[in-house]
Amino acid sequence: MSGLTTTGLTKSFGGVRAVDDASVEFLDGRINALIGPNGSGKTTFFNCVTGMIRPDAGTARLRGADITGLAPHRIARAGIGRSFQLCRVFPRMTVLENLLVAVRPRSPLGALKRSAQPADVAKARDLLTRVGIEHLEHVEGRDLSYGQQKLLELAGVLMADPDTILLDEPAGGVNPALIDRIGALVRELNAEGRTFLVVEHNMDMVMSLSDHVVVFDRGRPIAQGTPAEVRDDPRVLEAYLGV
Ligand SMILES: Nc1ncnc2c1ncn2[C@@H]1O[C@H](COP(=O)(O)OP(=O)(O)OP(=O)(O)O)[C@@H](O)[C@H]1O
Repeated sequence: MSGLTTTGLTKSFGGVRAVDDASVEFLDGRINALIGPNGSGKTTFFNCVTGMIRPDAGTARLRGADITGLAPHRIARAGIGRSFQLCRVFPRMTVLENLLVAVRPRSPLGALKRSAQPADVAKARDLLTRVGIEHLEHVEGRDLSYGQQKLLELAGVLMADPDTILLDEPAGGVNPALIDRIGALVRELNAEGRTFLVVEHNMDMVMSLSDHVVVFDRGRPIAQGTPAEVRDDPRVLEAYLGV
């Protein structure tokens, strides 16, 4: 079954067509990957389907429901959560506060501390345990390693209980042991029924983790299929190697 689909999605910046008439299908309940050379439009595509930027043309649908051009919080309410290429962790908030702010993004910190719901605090602690950083609950964001920030960001995404999770370069800048841990978490969460869409340059991770791969080149999907199908596709080699 298709989960997130786009038809003719297009977004230009000045003369650059960052996403160019992209019609793609990501499978519901599966781990999908979106790959492509630098500058091929992957992040812009993400930004279009999560409402961070409005596409110039085309539509995005989540299990058939049109989500094109909705504000980010409405897309989040429809069930899509996302992480960012460069982590979004508040440096002067503790790990726990970072998670509480994820559920009430508009509350000032003072109000947040006074009004934190016990259920939210319990959920935040469960998620910290789940991603393996429960011992860092009181540590400020700025004192975390980059890998720990990535785990915190993933816990933050999970606070909203999204059924579809978009991860932008989860392995980027992360050590190999942690890459394995993030991969295992993605698998576990997927086994519980969550759909993933992962933008990633680490091909080992993409090939071992994903069920379905979409390849972008210059803003357009040039191949879609299983990891093996995509790996053997001459258009993909050409895009990456310029041969
Ligand atoms: N806000 C912007 N203003 C102008 N040009 C932009 C903007 N965002 C992206 N671009 C351009 O759009 C194209 C696609 O960029 P995008 O970041 O979406 O690619 P990407 O595949 O995510 O790249 P990478 O793998 O390097 O993260 C590039 O040519 C980029 O320079």
